[in-house]
Amino acid sequence: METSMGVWMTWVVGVVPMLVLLLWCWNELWYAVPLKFRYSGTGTRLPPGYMGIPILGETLTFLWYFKVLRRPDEFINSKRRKYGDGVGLYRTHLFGSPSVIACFPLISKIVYQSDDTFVLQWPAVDLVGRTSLVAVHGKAHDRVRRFVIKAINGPDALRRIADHVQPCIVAALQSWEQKTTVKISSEAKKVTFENIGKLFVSFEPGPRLESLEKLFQGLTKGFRAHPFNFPGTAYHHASQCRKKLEDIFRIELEKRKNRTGIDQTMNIDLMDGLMQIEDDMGKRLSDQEVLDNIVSLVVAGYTSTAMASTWALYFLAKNPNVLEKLREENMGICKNKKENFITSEDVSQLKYTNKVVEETIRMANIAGITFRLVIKEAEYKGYKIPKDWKVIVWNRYLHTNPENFNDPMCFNPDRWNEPASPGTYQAFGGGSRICAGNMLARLQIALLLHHLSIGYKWELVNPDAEIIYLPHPMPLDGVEVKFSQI
Ligand code: HEM
Repeated sequence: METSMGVWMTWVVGVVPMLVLLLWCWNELWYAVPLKFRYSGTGTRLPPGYMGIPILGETLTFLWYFKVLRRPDEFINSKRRKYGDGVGLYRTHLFGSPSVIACFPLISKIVYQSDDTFVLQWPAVDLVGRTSLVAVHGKAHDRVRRFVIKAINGPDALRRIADHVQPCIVAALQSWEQKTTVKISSEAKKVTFENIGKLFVSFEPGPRLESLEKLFQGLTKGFRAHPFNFPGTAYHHASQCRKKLEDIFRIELEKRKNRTGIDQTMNIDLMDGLMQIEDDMGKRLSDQEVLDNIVSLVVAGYTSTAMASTWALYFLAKNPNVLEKLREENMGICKNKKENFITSEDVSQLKYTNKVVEETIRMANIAGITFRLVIKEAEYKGYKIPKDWKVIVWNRYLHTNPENFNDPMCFNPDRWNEPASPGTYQAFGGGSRICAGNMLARLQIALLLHHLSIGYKWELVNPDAEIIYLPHPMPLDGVEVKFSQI
C-alpha cells in the first residue's frame, strides 16, 4: 500500500510536472537553444519570445486572443509587456513554422523591401496556380506584374473600369432598397463578383457567373485548409473547384483564340489583355499562365474588396457626422454633372471620400498579417532572423498601435490630412509585392461610397454586434442594415 502511494507521489510530484515542463519548453529546446549556442559570442541573439508546445507552438495563445477574448491586439501587447519593446521582433512558432513576428514600422518595411532575403511563398500554390503572379519570382514576376498593373491598376485602366463598374453598383443599390433588411457582407460579395466577372472575362450576371462565384468560394476555403487531398476534405473540394474554374476559363480562352476579324481594341477585358501581353522578346504568356493569373487575381481581389466595402457601410453607420461630410462632397460633384456616373478623374477630386476609403482600409485590417520565408539568415539591430524560419509581418498591429496612429480605434478620416509616417500603413503590403490591385480596390470602394451617399441612408440592425477576427475581421451579423432612399 505504502509502495503504491510512493509510486503515485513520484508521478504526481516528479514525473508529471517534468513532462509538462518538457512539453512547455519543447520548441524552445528544439529550435531556439541550438541557435542561442551558435550565436553566443557573436554579439547577436534571437529576438525575445516563446515558441510554445510541440506542433501547435503558440496557436492556442493566438486563438485565445483572436477567437475567445476577441481582443487581437492584446496578442502583441502581451508580448511587449513580457519581453519588452526591443526593436519590434519576437520569436514564436505559429501556423506550423518557427517564426519571427515583425510588428514595428521600420523592420516591417525592411522585410517587404528585401526580396533577396524574405520571399513570398503562397500556401497551396497548386490552388492559386504555379505560374500566377503571386507564385512566380524574379524576372517572371516583373514581367507578369507589369502587365497586370497596366491592365487593372494604371490610370487608363481605372478610367475604363470606372465606367464599367458603376451600372452594377447602381443596380445593386436599387435592389437593396427593395428588401426590408440587407446583409451587406453577402450583397457586397455579389456586386464585387459581378464587377470582377465583367472586368476580367466579360461575363454578364446570370447562372454562369453564379456558378463561377460558388466555385471561387469553394476554392478560397482550400487556402485555409490542411493540404490533405482526399475526398471529403476542404482542400480536395478546393482542388475540384479549381479544375472546374480552369475548364470554364479554358473554353473562353479557346473561343477567343479562334476569334477572327474582331477589333480587339474594343472592350478589352483582363483575359484579352493577358492573352496579348508580349515580353521584350515578343513572347506571349502561355495559355496556362493566362488561366493561372485570372484565377489568382480573382482570389486576391474578390473577398478583399467585398470586405472593405462592407466595413465602409459599417463605419459610416456608426459615424453619421462622417457620412454627412461624405454626402456633402459627393452631392457637390453631382451638381455639375449631366450623367449619373462619375469618372475616375472625378474620384481623384473627391478628397474627403478618398480619406474615408483610406481610413476604412486601415481599420478593416483585411490583410492583418502577411508571411515571408527567410531564405538567407538576416540580422537587424543585433537580432538574428534565422534561415528557413518565417517572418510574419503583423500589419494589423501597425495600424492599431497608438504610437503609429493617434486614437487608433476611432474612425477619423481627417487623420489622412497628413500622410501616415513611413512604414506605419501597410494595408496593401509593400516592396515589389505591394498589392497589384490597390488603386482598383480604392476606386471600387470610392464609387460605391459615391452612389451610396448621394442616394441612400442606412442603419445597423445590430449596432452592438460583436466583432469576430477569424478568418477575417467582420461584425458577427455580417452587417445587417435597414436600407432606404434619402
Ligand atoms: C481592400 C482590398 C485589398 C487589400 C486590403 C489587399 C491587400 C493586399 C496585400 C496586403 C498584399 C500583399 C501580400 C503580401 O505581401 O504577402 C496584396 C497583394 C496582391 N493583391 Fe491585393 N488587396 C486588395 C485588393 C486587391 C484587388 C482588387 C486586386 C486585383 C484584382 C488585388 C491583387 C493583388 C495581387 C495580384 C497581389 C500580389 C502582388 C504580387 O505578388 O506582386 N488586391 N494585396
